[in-house]
Amino acid sequence: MIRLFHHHSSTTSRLFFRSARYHYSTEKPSFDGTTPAFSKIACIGTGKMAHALLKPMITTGFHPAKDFTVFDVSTNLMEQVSKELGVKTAESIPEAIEDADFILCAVKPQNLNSAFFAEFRKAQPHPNAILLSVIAGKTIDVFHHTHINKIVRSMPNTPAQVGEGMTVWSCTPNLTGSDRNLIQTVLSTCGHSMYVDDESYIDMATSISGSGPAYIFLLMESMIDGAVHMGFPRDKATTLVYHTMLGSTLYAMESGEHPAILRNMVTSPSGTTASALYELENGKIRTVIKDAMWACYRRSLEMGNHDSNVGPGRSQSPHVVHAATPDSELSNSSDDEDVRQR
Ligand SMILES: NC(=O)C1=CN([C@@H]2O[C@H](COP(=O)(O)OP(=O)(O)OC[C@H]3O[C@@H](n4cnc5c(N)ncnc54)[C@H](OP(=O)(O)O)[C@@H]3O)[C@@H](O)[C@H]2O)C=CC1
Ligand SMILES: O=C(O)[C@@H]1CCC=N1
Repeated sequence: MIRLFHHHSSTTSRLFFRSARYHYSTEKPSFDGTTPAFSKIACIGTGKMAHALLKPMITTGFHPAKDFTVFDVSTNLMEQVSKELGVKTAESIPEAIEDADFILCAVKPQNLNSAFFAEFRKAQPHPNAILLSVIAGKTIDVFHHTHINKIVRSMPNTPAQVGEGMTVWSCTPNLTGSDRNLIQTVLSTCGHSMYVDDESYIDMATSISGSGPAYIFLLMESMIDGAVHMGFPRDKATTLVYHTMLGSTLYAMESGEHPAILRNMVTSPSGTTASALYELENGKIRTVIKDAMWACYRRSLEMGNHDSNVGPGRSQSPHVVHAATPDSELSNSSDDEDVRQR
């Protein structure tokens, strides 16, 4: 018989997770709703990533749902999101972006074609509008096809859904210090953010934090399946795997130790862990992971080429992409990490 003891209810461990998070990053700002940052927020595309960003922006009180207008060619999805979040819907891109001072662009890379930009240019957004793209691979210069001058390119990830996202972002030099603070505030509603002054880091970040959740979910799945194979009930196996991942991450962050040191502390001479690690190394796990990340990075660079949206290509080496070089007004604006040099 299997006996499992849970000292923490899921709520307790969640609270623990939250408080630990604050230790490592900026606290989530509180919003009193009296000084709305924008007059109208438009979101083009209401898929997985748009939902992951919009939901925390609303639920944290950053902006009331009534200030958002969304548009998606997939009307059923748009209606569903509108119903869930209480946001307005538009019948076209121009209707959504008319007078908007913050525009989220969350369509797929292949949707950014000339027809899309033609639609975009039909309406007049607010003269000071900022456009925030989450689109993988698409460089800032692509958005010069719009008539918006202030462009933010970002790479968020889906844990934003639960306020634990990690977003890496860069922008055109014309964003003022207060514009940048505002962007950081927006991103803080859905987790952590990292500003990079060289846009090419965003393609790299795609292979780490952007696509990374998929690697972690695959590892979770593999461990759960391994446990089930041995005879563990699936729900119990899932609990063990989730808490092993969560606990290991918090421990690594809190201890500040290099992961290799922590791994050695688990690995007893001639013990069980050493046997498992031998098999992982034998399967070239490090190389496989690095190869996967390079493939992701290369694909992001390829997607920046305007006619490479059809499928993964086979280019072997990364090339230099357009680099934004915004001014340094952000330097004293937040506690978030700021990658400026390498
Ligand atoms: N999912 C993720 O983990 C992450 C995604 N991203 C980026 O976010 C973007 C969106 O990804 P994701 O949310 O996963 O994709 P989804 O397919 O879930 O959402 C995109 C939505 O945009 C709709 N759409 C297509 N063309 C238009 C148009 N012209 N106007 C309005 N809406 C349109 C799509 O409709 P239809 O399906 O009918 O075409 C779809 O509903 C991508 O560019 C991706 O690179 C970035 C980081 C992480
Ligand atoms: O797979 C993709 O292309 C997107 C970008 C990062 C995560 N998902």
